[in-house]
Formats: sequence, C-alpha cells, structure tokens
Amino acid sequence: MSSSKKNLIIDHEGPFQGQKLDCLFSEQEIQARVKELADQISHDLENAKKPPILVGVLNGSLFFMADLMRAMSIETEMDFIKISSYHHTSSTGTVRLVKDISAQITDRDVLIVEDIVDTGLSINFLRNRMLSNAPHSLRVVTFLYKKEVSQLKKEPEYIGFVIPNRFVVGYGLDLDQKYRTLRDIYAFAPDNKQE
Ligand SMILES: O=P(O)(O)OC[C@H]1O[C@H](OP(=O)(O)OP(=O)(O)O)[C@H](O)[C@@H]1O
Ligand code: HPA
Repeated sequence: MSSSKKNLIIDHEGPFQGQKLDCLFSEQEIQARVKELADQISHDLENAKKPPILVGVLNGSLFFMADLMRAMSIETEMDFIKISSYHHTSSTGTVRLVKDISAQITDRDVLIVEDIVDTGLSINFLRNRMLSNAPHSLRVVTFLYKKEVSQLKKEPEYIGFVIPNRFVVGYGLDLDQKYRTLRDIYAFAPDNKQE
C-alpha cells in the first residue's frame, strides 16, 4: 500500500464503531481516473447537436458529477434526480423516486452520472424511466462498479473502477449519511453487511 493510502477507523456510535476500513483509492487516483473518463466522454459526445444533459443521481454522485463536468472539454447541461434504496449497508430491494428531473430530455443526448452500481437496481430503474421520454441517446457513467454482484440488464458505457463486493464510503458515498466528504474511497472488510 502506498504511503498516501491511509486506513480509516469508524468513530461514530453504532454497530460499526471501531471498525478499520482500507483505503481503496486515494484522491490522486480518483482525480486521474475522472480526467480519463471526462476525456473519453467528451470525445464520444463532441458531435452532439445540442449540449448533452448530465443527470446526476443524488445524493451520492454530487462530487463525481461536479468533478466530471468541470473536467469535460465540451459544453454540457446539468440536471439531478434523487432516488433512495439503501438502509444501512443493504439494498431494500425497492427503488423510491424522491425527486424527478426538470429538463425535457426528448431528442437530447443524456448521460446518467452515478457514484456506484451495486445490485444494479437503481440503474435498471433509471434507464427505464429515462428511455420512456425518448432521448436521442442514453449512456451511463458510474465511478464504481461491483460487477460480480450487480444484476444489470445493460452494462454502464463508462466505468471508473470495478471493485469487489465490499461496502465503500467517501467521495460522495455514505454510511447512514456520514463519510460523504472524505476525499479518498474506503472499503469495509468483505461480507460486513448489517441489516
Ligand atoms: O446498484 P444499487 O444497489 O441500486 O445501488 C446504487 C445506488 O445506491 C446508492 O444510493 P442510495 O439509495 O444509498 O442514496 P444516496 O445516493 O443518497 O446515498 C448509490 O448512490 C446509487 O444510487
Ligand atoms: O458500497 C456502497 N457504499 C455506499 N453506498 C452504496 N450504495 C450502494 N452500494 C454502496
């Protein structure tokens, strides 16, 4: 492990208190990968008739969305959708729409921006919802992808990192609304799920 990679000890009260998390990706690794994704996506969408609309999936994608948009070399527009499906570290199996987009996406090039694809339920739900409004094109970028556990109908077009099935926090990702503002990404020990 490089010297820039630190561990994190959970300090808030509750079932996870005292647990040691491993740093999976440092801030430098994250920013380098964001730039590569931004270059690739800018290249692929440079001939769009109108600026592509980036739809950030709240809350987790907030920092990735901001970094990605600012690293892109083409003009874009932004919108947000908010869904919720997690209780502690487990998916409830049901995706709840909390806030819809406000943009008209018919005939527009749309990029859904996710922080993580885990079970895949959220992206399956979002792709169906967006496609019902007949966009010109629909792509998905996810910063993290738990490929071995996801049940996606269609793979994301752009992936930051494929990661193992470990619960992660930082760079927008939370545990019970905490740890989102960490600049690095940290992982719990494998199979550490709490209902
Ligand atoms: O592939 P899935 O198993 O559906 O999990 C991925 C989704 O779960 C998280 O959202 P969450 O519902 O926790 O809301 P949040 O972004 O506000 O944390 C994450 O931000 C993704 O949107
Ligand atoms: O591993 C995760 N961490 C935080 N939020 C999540 N939402 C789905 N999977 C995760």
